[in-house]
Amino acid sequence: MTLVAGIDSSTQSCKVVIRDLDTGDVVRTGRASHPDGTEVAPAAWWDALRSALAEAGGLEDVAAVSIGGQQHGMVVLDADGQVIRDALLWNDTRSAGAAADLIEEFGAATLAERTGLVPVASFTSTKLRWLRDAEPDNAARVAAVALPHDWLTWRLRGYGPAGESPHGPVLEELTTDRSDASGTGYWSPASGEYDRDLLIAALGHDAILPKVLGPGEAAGTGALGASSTADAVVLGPGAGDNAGAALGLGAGEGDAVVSIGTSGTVFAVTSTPARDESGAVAGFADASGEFLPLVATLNAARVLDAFTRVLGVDHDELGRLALDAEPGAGGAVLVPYFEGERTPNLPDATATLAGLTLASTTRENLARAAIEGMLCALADGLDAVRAQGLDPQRLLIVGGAAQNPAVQAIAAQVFEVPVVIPEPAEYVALGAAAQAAWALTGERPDWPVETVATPAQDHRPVIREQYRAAASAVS
Ligand SMILES: Nc1ncnc2c1ncn2[C@@H]1O[C@H](COP(=O)(O)OP(=O)(O)O)[C@@H](O)[C@H]1O
Ligand SMILES: O=C(CO)[C@@H](O)[C@H](O)COP(=O)(O)O
Repeated sequence: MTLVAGIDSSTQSCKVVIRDLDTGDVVRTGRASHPDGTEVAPAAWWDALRSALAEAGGLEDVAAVSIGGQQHGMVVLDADGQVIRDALLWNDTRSAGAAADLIEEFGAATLAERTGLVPVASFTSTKLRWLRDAEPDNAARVAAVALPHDWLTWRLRGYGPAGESPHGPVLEELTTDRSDASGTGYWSPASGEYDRDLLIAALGHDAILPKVLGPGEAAGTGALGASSTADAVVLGPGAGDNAGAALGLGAGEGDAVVSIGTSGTVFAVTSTPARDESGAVAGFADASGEFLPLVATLNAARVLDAFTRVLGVDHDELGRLALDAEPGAGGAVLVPYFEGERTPNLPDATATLAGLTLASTTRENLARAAIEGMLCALADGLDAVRAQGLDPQRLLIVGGAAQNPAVQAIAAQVFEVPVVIPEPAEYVALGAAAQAAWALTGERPDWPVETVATPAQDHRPVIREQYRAAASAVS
């Protein structure tokens, strides 16, 4: 049996799946947690990756591996391959002012035209501009800029600081892929080229950037640990996590995907690059050679985590409580901007619970308001994706919180597009495994994806109507 591995180095954890190349069946898995916070030492991802791989039985008998990862994180390296400072993650909002500065200098329309993106604090270019202004000594030392999956792929291929890696700090060996390059703010999905002037405008000087690999293109071979057999592992190009999920799901025309993890995202695979001057839709590239217009929110699964703590229940009970309340939660509305928000661009916002009366303030209504508020923000995202000319006929919902039956049922009340729940699985890691297979064989595999639920459409306009009113009052 030939085995291929996929890795998802996501915000909260690192997940590994090992699949049978012929059938796509998952034969082994592993997982390890990441530290909390929006600023993380990349070494923690490397440690988690090695733990998760060990839990999955290692790479000794694996022919190829590829790494999907959280997008946009700023990994800055000096000329010796040392990480200069902790990585700022996609959900770190300190670079909101830098985003505004870049828009003022270049104009939103020009940036959307050149990169597919209008800067918000999530994107790498804004983090580099923040570094230039807030930590000029660190900025001056930057010899190369990478993203989380780029850096991990480099480490897995045996590169890194001298003394900590077999091949040493060869910065020119850094690689990335189209999907992750498209989240930097200095790469053009339309031309497939870096925009060096924008990099220099952000960081203050030029730097080595990872070579952008195409779908199915190998990054090289792996050299994890001392094992000689591991040297034979082929490394796929890797991907941003949302593009990895699209690949793992086999999402195609007529599909939109909603992912409810730390971030909430709505995206679709399409043959035309998106350009949204309002900045709501990011015009990313995907991992199959197409494009991936995407809307992201900062507040998704952790909104529900917060309400489990407030109500003193687990996720199952939170869901039961929510389903015991009526649609609209008796008028209680959560606008869930706990971490600030990215879409809409309100980096300093906080969450608001509106519409409470003595009668509506029940545990059931609070649980439902949490789920409704989180989903309404994503429904606004779906509207923005549709405004780019896409017409999805079904909505595939994945990510940690998609496993909650109340999230599934309430999604069918919030979204006007029919909802489909694929079987619970780590789709980013599964997509990365598909990349590994593609790099190994030269062909994209066609592995099946099972559906476990298709909740009957039960659209309840009241939910979004009252959310719209509450959200417009706080923005
Ligand atoms: N049954 C559930 N109901 C609601 N949320 C859940 C459930 N199971 C897991 N989660 C939440 O999903 C999140 C993890 O999802 P995941 O997609 O792995 O996130 P990420 O990729 O951002 O690390 C956690 O916040 C976790 O508490
Ligand atoms: O910023 C984005 C997409 O633009 C996020 O989707 C990150 O890529 C993190 O994803 P998760 O770890 O929440 O899956």
